Amino acid sequence: MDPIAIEFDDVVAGYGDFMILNNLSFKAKRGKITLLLGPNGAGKSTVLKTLFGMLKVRNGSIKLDGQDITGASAKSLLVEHGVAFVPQGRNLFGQLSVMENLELGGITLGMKTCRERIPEVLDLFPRVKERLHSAAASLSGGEQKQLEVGRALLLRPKVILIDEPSIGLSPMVVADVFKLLRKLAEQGTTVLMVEQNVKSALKMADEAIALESGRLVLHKAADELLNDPNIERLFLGGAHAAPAPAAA
Ligand SMILES: Nc1ncnc2c1ncn2[C@@H]1O[C@H](COP(=O)(O)OP(=O)(O)OP(=O)(O)O)[C@@H](O)[C@H]1O
Repeated sequence: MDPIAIEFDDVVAGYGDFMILNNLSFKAKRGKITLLLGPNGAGKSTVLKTLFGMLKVRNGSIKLDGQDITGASAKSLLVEHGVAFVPQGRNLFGQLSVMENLELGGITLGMKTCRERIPEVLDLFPRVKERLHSAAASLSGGEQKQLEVGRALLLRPKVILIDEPSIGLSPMVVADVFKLLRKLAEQGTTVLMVEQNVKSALKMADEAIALESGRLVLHKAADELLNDPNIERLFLGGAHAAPAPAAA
């Protein structure tokens, strides 16, 4: 079987008349964690939104497991193609309980299957499990992010698109979320992730893709990039910082 799960070929997409992805081409392997890097505004989140059918593809194509999914709706991607999207920020129904949020996440499965799967998801997140009947908004930031990931996992997705899961989380919770993504990848799930926490993310990812102005500028093995002496300059603020003043 071809190891490529996701393929962008010459993709152009954006908002209104303003194109953000400019003939972007890349491939992400099945069962691997691919990290999307690049400066603010490079188009990383836009890649996830375009793949998930939230933005119109103006040119080029997107394939999933070799099948053309260009123009497919978010609903069809979720239900028919097994793609789950965990966007940036908080995306729960805060006033509803943890259980109700899970039930809503699994609504397309039918209540019976959904209820059968909820315990297996909760086993991954013991802290969330203890708060099953509390309002989602009363959970800590980390627990809420775990619940969002859990809600996505109910559908047993083939592909998870995850946008900056570490925002607002303590290093320990970030480590837990990363460990979980690693475990999912080892079980065959393809993970495409945007993450600003570059060094920790590279330690757990398999491959790294970097964008600049919606174009691919680098595609490397994550460990190779982690050991690249230019990483500080490229991805940790140096490349876009103002140049040092010339010596007098
Ligand atoms: N809904 C929108 N309408 C118009 N422009 C948008 C919208 N969302 C994002 N943009 C613009 O598209 C560009 C790329 O945004 P995107 O969120 O993909 O970047 P990013 O690489 O994920 O950045 P960051 O690291 O800051 O999250 C930015 O210039 C942004 O202002």
